[in-house]
Amino acid sequence: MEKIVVENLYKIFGDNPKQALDLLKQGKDKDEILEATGMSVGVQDANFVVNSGEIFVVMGLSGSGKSTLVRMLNRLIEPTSGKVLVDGKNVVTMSPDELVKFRLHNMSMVFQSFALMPHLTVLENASFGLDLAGFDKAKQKKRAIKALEQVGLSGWEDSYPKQLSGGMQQRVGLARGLAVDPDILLMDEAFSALDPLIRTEMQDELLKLQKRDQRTIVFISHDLDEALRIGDRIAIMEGGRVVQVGAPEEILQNPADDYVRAFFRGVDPTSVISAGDIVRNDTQLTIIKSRVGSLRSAHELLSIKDRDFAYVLDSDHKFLGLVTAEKLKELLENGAPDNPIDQSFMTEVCTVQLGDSMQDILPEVASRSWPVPVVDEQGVYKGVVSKNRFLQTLHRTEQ
Ligand SMILES: Nc1ncnc2c1ncn2[C@@H]1O[C@H](COP(=O)(O)OP(=O)(O)OP(=O)(O)O)[C@@H](O)[C@H]1O
Repeated sequence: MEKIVVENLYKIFGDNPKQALDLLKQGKDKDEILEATGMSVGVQDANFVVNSGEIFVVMGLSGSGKSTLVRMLNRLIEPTSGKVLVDGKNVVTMSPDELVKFRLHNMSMVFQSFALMPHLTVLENASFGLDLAGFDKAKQKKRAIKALEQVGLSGWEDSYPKQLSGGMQQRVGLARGLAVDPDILLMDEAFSALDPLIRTEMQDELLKLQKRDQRTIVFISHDLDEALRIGDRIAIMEGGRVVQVGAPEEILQNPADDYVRAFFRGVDPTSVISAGDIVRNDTQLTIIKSRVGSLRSAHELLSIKDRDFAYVLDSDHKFLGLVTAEKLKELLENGAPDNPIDQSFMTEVCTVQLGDSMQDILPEVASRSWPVPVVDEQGVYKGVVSKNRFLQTLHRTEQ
């Protein structure tokens, strides 16, 4: 479901944005405009959608427009033109009062610099936004304590920021964002100042919170590893433009241009692309146990389909195992009774999960002569990954 819809959004810094807009529309680029008018194009014609409950990462080199774009979502920076629709309501045309309410209740922002007040305790810092939002003291305390608990800082309520490590200070910053319980959290390079181990820890923390809360998070990062780790989808920016939006594996498999390709160079595609991304559902390969009946009819079915094997599923499509034509034939020739097919006629095969990476499934794909069956968390069959498909994907991402 669409949570934020950005349409034709522009930001020009300078006194006469209209002049710069006209030049942009005439096809002049950012540098030409800066030279001719002294005006700086921050964001140019951004169009994208952020879905409810996803972590949407905005990536790009320094100066590409990430901060400007994200600050226009809550109008910390006023857009020059365009629309930002949140749940269908245009943030750009909100009155000052509406905007204050919107920022306090619907869209919080967590900054890289933590922005903690040194003279306030951890609890007071965490309740800061609640105070502004007009919650009474008791409610503020209750919510802030809960938010601190969520980020693992119970027991530190009465400490002061300087008594905390950088990682813990960032947790307070995050708790402050969470305390107002917003549907949307904007995070501006929130973990960039942390050393790598703590940074990974905070990313895990965010993913854990996200699993439970399913907020909509827009996260600015210039770090590809971070984007791949936490992002459901990524927007790549270059020179004020959003040049591509997609799931990491989509971008990796189909980069829009050389800039995007260069960004992803060095990323091992097998760690990003999952079995679910390359699975193919081939019903020719499956038989439903209750429908096939006995050993003999299973054998006949395989002969008709001219197949050496089939995967057997129960009536809910849960994966049961593999039957081969050869084994069925051998059993029948040796006079086995024509019983309903059950586990004793099946060869056990390893399945892989939708979320397993190509790296994880490589040993199975390489060692099996049949395509590897893929199941979801409930064990329901979703299709197969064949050796060919695996190699084609590798080949495409290596170009
Ligand atoms: N207040 C401003 N006045 C003039 N130009 C600005 C202003 N803020 C940003 N810009 C320009 O807008 C462009 C985008 O800047 P922005 O800070 O959004 O990029 P960024 O991708 O967030 O960079 P970084 O990763 O370094 O934070 C840059 O060319 C920048 O110089």
